[in-house]
Parts: sequence; structure tokens; C-alpha cells
Amino acid sequence: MTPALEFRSVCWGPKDRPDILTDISFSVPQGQIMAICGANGAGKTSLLRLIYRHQPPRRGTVSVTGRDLWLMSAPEAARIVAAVVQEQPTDFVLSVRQIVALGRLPHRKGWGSGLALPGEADCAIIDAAMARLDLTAFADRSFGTLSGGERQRVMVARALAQEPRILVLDEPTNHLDIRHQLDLLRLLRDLGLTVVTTLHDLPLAAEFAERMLILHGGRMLADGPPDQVLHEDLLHTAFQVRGRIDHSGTGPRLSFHL
Ligand SMILES: Nc1ncnc2c1ncn2[C@@H]1O[C@H](COP(=O)(O)OP(=O)(O)OP(=O)(O)O)[C@@H](O)[C@H]1O
Repeated sequence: MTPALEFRSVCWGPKDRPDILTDISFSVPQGQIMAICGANGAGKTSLLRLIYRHQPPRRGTVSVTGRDLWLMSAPEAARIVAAVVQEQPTDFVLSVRQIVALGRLPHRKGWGSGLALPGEADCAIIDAAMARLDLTAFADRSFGTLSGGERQRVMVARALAQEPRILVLDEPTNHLDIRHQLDLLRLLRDLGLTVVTTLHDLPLAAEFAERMLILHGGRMLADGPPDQVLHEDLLHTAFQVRGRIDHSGTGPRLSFHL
């Protein structure tokens, strides 16, 4: 079956600067949940930006559903890939419903239709996305009045309203209390979408993801199921910590020290 996402020998770096990501190759089957982990500066966000078409690879190709991401139009790419990123909208006066409605733009005829009122079918999708993220009561609140965690849930609802095949998230549990963290991860698992997410919390990543890709200095250090990827040497190389991993339970249990 065609993979949902494929990186082939991808390198990326900022203009006139050396590569930050080097020789990245992997493919993600449809419906798989993959966590990207690594130390600060390892290249996680840079890698995600290549998936949601924020930046093109310097060398190699990034394909989604079997097609080169850069050989399709921006709206077409946005109907396949939705992203929840660290940078949030600055349109603080928009209501929650208006922000979530932005997710429908790639599906509207006339890409520049801005905030024109969505039709009935779009409204149903927007309402369903807000309900899934427990935001119905916030629908008419302006985005700027929300807490950090509430804003994060709005950004996930916007991505769901986009009805993508692939969902890309950069540290989606930031700002969320423990209940909303677990809620969100369970929701992501239940969606049946291909999910690629960065997560700093290794125990959470090991529990939630079917697969972990560990980056170190812009290169792939390991890629596989959490119980195969996570071992003491890897933790030391990737994070400069000593870790203990208990494999006696259903999943690996980790503890760390310097
Ligand atoms: N546009 C850019 N210009 C210059 N340097 C950049 C640019 N984008 C990323 N970098 C550098 O590339 C490296 C990787 O950055 P990236 O944000 O991908 O790391 P990360 O693994 O997501 O880190 P963190 O865990 O701290 O969020 C960093 O050293 C960063 O400063």
C-alpha cells in the first residue's frame, strides 16, 4: 500500500547555511502514529515543517499519499496535511468558531474566500470539531481571552475541521493539564489518521506512539517501536542523561538521572 508519508534522502538547511537535517529517510503507513523525539535543537520542528509544506527540502523528496508535496498546489497539500504548530494565530479578536472555520478554507472554492460565512455542511464539520475538543461552550469567545490550554485545543479543532489524511503536531501537549493531555492523545489515537507528532515527554511518547523516530544533531539515530528504540545507550547519546528502562510491564517504564 502507498505510504501516507515518505521522506527520501531529505536534507534541509536555512538559506546560505549548512544543513540542519541530513539524510532523513522513512515512510509512514496510513493510520500509523509516529512520535519524533530528540534533544533541544535536534531538528524536530524543522522536520515537521517539511511535512506541512512550510519549507521545501534542500535535497531529496517529501511525498504524501505517493505524490511529491511540492508538485501539488498549496490548497491540495492542505487538504491532505493539517498542522498544529507552536506559533498561534495573532488574530486574537476572532472567535473560537471563526478560528476553527479557517480549517475549512482549503476545501472552499476560491481559496481567497477568507471569512465568508461557511455553508451548512462546513458548519456541521466545524461544530463537530469543536465538540470533539470540548469547546462548544467557548464557540463565541474571542481567541485572545482563552487560556493557553484552551487555545491549544482550538488549534487542534481547526486542524480536525481541515479533515486531513495526515495530522502533524508540534508538542501538542504543551499547556495542557494531565487530563487534557490524556484526552488529546486518546483522541489522536481514535481518529484513525496518520499522526506525526513531536513529544518531549518520552514516557508519554512511548505509551502513545506505535513508532518513535529519534533525531540527534539533525540525523536519524533510531526509528522503530518504542520498546525496541528506547535503551540506555540511546538515551545517553540522544539526551546526555542516564536512563533506566524497565521492560517488565506492558510498555517500557523510564526513569532518568544526570
Ligand atoms: N530558519 C532557521 N535559521 C537558522 N537556524 C535555524 C532555522 N531553523 C532552525 N534553525 C536551527 O536548527 C536547529 C534545529 O532547530 P529545531 O527547531 O528544528 O529543533 P527542535 O529539535 O525542534 O528543538 P526544540 O526541542 O528546542 O524545540 C536549531 O539549532 C535551530 O536554531
